[in-house]
Amino acid sequence: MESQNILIKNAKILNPLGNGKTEEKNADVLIVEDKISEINKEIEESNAEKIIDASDKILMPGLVNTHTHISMSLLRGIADDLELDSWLNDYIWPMEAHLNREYCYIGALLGASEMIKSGTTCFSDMYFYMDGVAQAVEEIGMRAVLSYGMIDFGIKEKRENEFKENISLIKNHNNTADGRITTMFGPHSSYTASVELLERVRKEADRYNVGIHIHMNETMKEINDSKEAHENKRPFELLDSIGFLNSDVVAAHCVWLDEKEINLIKNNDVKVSHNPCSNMKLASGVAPIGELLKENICVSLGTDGASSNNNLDVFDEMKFAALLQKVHTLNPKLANADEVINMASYNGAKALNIDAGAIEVGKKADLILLDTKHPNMTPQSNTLSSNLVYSANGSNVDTTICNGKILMEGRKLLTVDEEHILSEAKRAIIEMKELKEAESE
Ligand SMILES: O=c1[nH]cnc2c1ncn2[C@@H]1O[C@H](CO)[C@@H](O)[C@H]1O
Ligand SMILES: [Zn+2]
Repeated sequence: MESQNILIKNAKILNPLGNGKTEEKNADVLIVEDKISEINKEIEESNAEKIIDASDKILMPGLVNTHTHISMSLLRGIADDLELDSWLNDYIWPMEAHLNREYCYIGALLGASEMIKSGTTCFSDMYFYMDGVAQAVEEIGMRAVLSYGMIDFGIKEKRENEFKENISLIKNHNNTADGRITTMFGPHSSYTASVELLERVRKEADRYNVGIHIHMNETMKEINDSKEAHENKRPFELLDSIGFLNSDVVAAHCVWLDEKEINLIKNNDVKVSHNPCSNMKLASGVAPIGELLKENICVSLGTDGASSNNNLDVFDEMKFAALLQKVHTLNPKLANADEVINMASYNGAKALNIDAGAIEVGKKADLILLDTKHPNMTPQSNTLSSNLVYSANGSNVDTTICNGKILMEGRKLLTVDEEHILSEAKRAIIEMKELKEAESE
């Protein structure tokens, strides 16, 4: 893709400030190469090769999805209305046994198309055949943090294989695609990974200087099982006892936490990825977001996979995040629109250690424009945050820019052939279902 300077004229800007607040302003924004280079009232048009008139548009940072399994977009709708344990064991894992690199590549293109079309510019993934996922990210132009989902169930040979996979992902893809792709270790959870695996992950993450992406405290069953297996230790206590916790850990879910665990998260600066849709759909529970925010813990948002959501629209996730806390605590002020905008942008970027998530000079140009000329965006609310969290949805996104390149304009994907991706995805899931049928015969 050619790099061209882009000038966004007359935008209404919503900028998250990182303290749970946002600011609104009207200005022009100039993008030079991969960065925001100027924000001013009137920027000369001669500075840019490409001019976008944003008179009827809202400009905000591209959304950051800090926990997903992108290729699970192929498994959308294959198993609904189940709790986590049965969902995984009886439906998802048997189907995932038939994945291969090609399917994960197609699934990643499908998921990435959906994310770009709903205003997400960066995601953190934990899955399999990550080389295929990396190829999809390279081609489509998003930003991503990739990890391999390591599961050993205490089996030594399996453990060796998991390290081989995750380390080869790091060696082949960390800091590639013009810096759009970085990597992490992805130990699946403390119930599927042994203490030996988790201890070694900590050492290797330090050695390779990458972060760690893990599922934590998702269900009550997980807490009870952990206490039974590990001398009454809850999952965060177990990880603390082996020196695992640090500011580079992104912990997905964090639904069932006691006071001691919240302190461990705070004292170790662990980053939380809140996944309200998945937690509601799998009937896992309600994360104590109010308590976490009170402690100034960095809370970001994730969709989880499309098989427990069932879409990858972070606008939906923002609305659910706000509403769930209100109905659960009977406090309408909790998780207000400004806080939720910060979670989905500024905090997400911070959790993933990327230099984006805000509209500031010098930040990466990961930006989206929403069209206000839609019935659901009319009239304008008192604040832009209110419009974006309570009224908008992903299909109001008109333009998506990542690393200074336009990936979607006027709702058309520019880097890939969307129709081809949709037909390939349909073919892939039919083939997988046939493979599964054949196996059970
Ligand atoms: O909410 C979840 N909790 C636990 N595991 C999950 C969830 N969503 C997806 N996976 C599973 O995690 C593995 C990838 O590392 C996959 O097996 C995926 O199905
Ligand atoms: Zn997950």
